[in-house]
Amino acid sequence: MTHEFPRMTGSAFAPDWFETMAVNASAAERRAATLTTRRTVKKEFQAAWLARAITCIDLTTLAGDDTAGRVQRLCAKARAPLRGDLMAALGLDQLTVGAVCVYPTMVSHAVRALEGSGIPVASVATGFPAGLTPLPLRLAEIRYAVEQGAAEIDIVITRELVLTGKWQALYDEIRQMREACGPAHMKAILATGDLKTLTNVYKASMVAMQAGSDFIKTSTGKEDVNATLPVSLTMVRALRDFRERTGQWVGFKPAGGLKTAKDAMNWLVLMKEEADVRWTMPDLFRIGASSMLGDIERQLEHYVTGRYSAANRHALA
Ligand SMILES: O=C[C@H](O)COP(=O)(O)O
Repeated sequence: MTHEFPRMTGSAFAPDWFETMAVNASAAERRAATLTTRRTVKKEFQAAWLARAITCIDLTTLAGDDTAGRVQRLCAKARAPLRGDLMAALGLDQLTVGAVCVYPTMVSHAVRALEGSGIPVASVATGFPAGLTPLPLRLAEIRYAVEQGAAEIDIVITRELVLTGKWQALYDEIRQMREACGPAHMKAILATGDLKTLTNVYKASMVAMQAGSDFIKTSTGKEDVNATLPVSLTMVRALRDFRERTGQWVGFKPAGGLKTAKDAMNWLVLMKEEADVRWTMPDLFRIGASSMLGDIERQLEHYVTGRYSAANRHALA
C-alpha cells in the first residue's frame, strides 16, 4: 500500500543549523526524568492512550531465525492486536498497528498476509544493523525491498560519518538513500547508542532531516544502548527546530528495548509535552517494538476486568 500523506522533501545541506549546537547532557537527563514522574495523563484516559499506542506500534521481527510462518503470525496479530472481548469492552470496533517491520526477504510474505488491511509493511535495509556494506549494495537493497512491496524503509546511517564529523558526506549518502526509496517513506535510524554524545545525536538528526527523511528513529534494537528518554528528547527538540525552519513535520520513532505499557506512556507523554499532540498519531509517531504489545494487552485487560491474566494467555508479541 502507499501512503496518503506526503513525503518530506528536506532542505539543502545547511551546516549553520547545527554546527554551533551543544546539548547539555545533564539538563536533558533532568528534563527526561521529570517526564516520567509528573503524571501528565490522567488514569481514566490511560486506556485510550494505550489504544493509541497500539496504532503507533511498528510490530517488528528482526531475528536471524525469522520464517514465513513467524511473519504470517505477526501479521495476524497486526490485523487484530487486541482480543475481541477487550475491543468490545473498550468500545472499539477497529484497531490495527502502525506497520509490520521485517527484513527485506520477508517483505513479500508480510505484504501477502496484510493484503486488504491497509497496514503498511516496513523493511529495514542498507546492511541493517551495522550499515557497513558498500553503498551501491545498500541502495540496491532499498530498491529490492520497495519492489517486494515495502511502503516504508528503515535505513541505517554510517556511524563513522558522525563520529568523524563528515556531515556533508552523511547528507549526500542519506539523500541517495531517499532517492532509492522512490515512493516509499524513509525512516533514518541514527543508532544513537553508537554516537557517543547528545550533541552528535542532535547534529545527525538535523542532517537526516535536511536529507529528506520522513522519520528519524533512535536505534536498531541491536546496539548496546537503544532508545532512552534523554536521546529521544534531544531528537524531538531537533524535530521542533526543523519544523520551525522549514514548516515540515518529520516523524519520530523510538525503537529498541521498549517492552512495556509504561514505556509506551512515557514516550507518548514526551511527544505530547515536548512536541505537539499531532506527534502522537501514527503518521508522525511510531514505536519500534518486537515485544510490547503483550504488556499493553495485559494492562488493558486489567483496566477492563480489574484483574491481570497470566502471561501465557497472551501472544508473544
Ligand atoms: O526497530 C525495531 C527494533 O528492532 C525493535 O527492537 P526490540 O526487539 O528491542 O523491540
